[in-house]
Amino acid sequence: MKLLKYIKEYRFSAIIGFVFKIAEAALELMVPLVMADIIDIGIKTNDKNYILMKGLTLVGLAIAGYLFALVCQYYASVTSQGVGTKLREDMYHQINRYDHRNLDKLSAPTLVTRLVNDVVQIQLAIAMTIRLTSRAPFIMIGSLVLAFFISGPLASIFIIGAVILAVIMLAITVVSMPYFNNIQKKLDRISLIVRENLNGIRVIRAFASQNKEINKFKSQTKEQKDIQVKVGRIQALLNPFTYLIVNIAIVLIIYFGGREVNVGGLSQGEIIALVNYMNSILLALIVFANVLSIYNKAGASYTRIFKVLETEPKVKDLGKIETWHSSENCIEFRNVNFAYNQKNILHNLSFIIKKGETIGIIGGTGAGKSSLVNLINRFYDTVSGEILINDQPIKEYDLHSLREDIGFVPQYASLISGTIRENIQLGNQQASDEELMNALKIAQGKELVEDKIAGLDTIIEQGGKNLSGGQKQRLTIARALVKKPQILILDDSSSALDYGTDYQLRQELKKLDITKIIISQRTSSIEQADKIIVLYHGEIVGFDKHEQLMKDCQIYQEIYASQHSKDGDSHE
Ligand SMILES: Nc1ncnc2c1ncn2[C@@H]1O[C@H](COP(=O)(O)OP(=O)(O)OP(=O)(O)O)[C@@H](O)[C@H]1O
Repeated sequence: MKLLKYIKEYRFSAIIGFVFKIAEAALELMVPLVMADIIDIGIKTNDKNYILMKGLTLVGLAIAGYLFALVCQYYASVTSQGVGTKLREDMYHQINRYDHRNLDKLSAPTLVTRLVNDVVQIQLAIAMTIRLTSRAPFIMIGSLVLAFFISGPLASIFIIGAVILAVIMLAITVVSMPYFNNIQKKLDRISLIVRENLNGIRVIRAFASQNKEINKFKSQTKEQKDIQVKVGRIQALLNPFTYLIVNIAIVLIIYFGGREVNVGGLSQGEIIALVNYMNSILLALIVFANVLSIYNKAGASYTRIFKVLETEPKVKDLGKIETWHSSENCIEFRNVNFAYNQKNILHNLSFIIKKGETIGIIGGTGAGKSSLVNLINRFYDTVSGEILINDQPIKEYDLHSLREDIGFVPQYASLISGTIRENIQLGNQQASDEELMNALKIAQGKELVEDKIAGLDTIIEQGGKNLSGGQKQRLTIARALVKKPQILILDDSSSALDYGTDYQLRQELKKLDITKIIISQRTSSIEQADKIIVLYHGEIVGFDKHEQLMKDCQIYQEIYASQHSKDGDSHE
């Protein structure tokens, strides 16, 4: 079992917990014997001292049992929490290795549920195994053995009862198992809905669709509740069945035991001890039944957790090239094809971007612009063909150093909660204030800091919600620039800037002696580029300067015409 690797690290605490639990159970098994002595000797002979002494023994057993239980509880927590923490660390580490294809499959909501909820189920199962599962079989077997010592024929009633109970428990477990898997899946779905709703709460309000969303949420939670109720009903059968069978067994013990007492085969104390052992078996079985339902849930969680741990990124880090040696050809695409889920998106792309050039990429929505630049960072790998950077295949680059030298500004500006400084320093932890301000100046975001009393320490709320779309974009551009990358990729990342600011940004970027790729929906943003790639349904239909494209690329002409009025207003 894969979990053993994790438990091994905490084997000492697990063993200590286990041993103390068994010791506590052993003390518990002695209680009926002491009780039998009190009845058969103390009460029979009216020996008050004997009764007092045995009474004190019972108190001693209870105190020792309590202390043992405390030690067990402590080490059970150390083990379960430790294993849970290690599992979470490994999952988190693995998720950070995921490429975008993995993230498309295992999306954020399911990862969050697995990381939080599923790990809790495993922790619970481990703690219960140490605290309860070790005790239950020990108590059951111990009670059976001691019952045999008292009376072999009566003890056989125990065995028949235990076998019937075991069959019932097994049947209930098998029936309820599939439901637990379903419950976790429903939880994923609910968490996805909540996440989508909270992220888009403003849009939902703007379109007055709260009621529709509330109903969607209600229907999902109702489905989850219905499964919970179903499985709850099945599991609820367990306790009445257990009590019924154990009580029938007790009636039989008293009936046949009573006859034995009458003929002098057994004492009254021994009968009471037998009933007590039967009760101990009952309690142990109830605990066992509850633990079984925890195991059922943990089984489903186990599969989901190891799915996260065993999902391997397809983008492999060969890590051969760690330092960049710039060459004339900065980026080269050779017959590149790319697909999402077998659906071809980019078709046979071939082009060369020279060192220091500024390349614009334009095309309709869904043409494949973002997909193209995502290949340069190796967020995804090509299906066929090859991409080279500085004449070396990108697959040979160490992933970290490849991404270190590429400043990437994604289409959707995403910021973390913290200060402006922390956000920009994500690009370069060592960047000085002067470097941060310089990056902000180029990104047209200097006033974002200068206008604020706290300056670079101005707080950015979660997701940058206290900033406008344009302000967020400027910060993400500064974050990419502070890396001092050799290649800068802007994926439609000035779309929220007004034309004036966009123009100023381009003027500043022009001064940088690095290779730049600028995706934009606006021709005005890329007109000045050294070359422009025109993408149409994943194919390159033009790769030239603006002036040339205006002459011989029909798609480009159409895009240009759609953005410029007849009197030649170019918004600049
Ligand atoms: N993660 C993904 N999984 C599956 N399909 C995707 C994924 N990302 C994009 N696509 C699909 O690939 C195609 C190209 O998308 P891409 O985002 O590259 O286009 P784009 O030109 O950048 O569009 P836009 O200008 O709207 O940002 C689209 O049809 C899109 O639906």
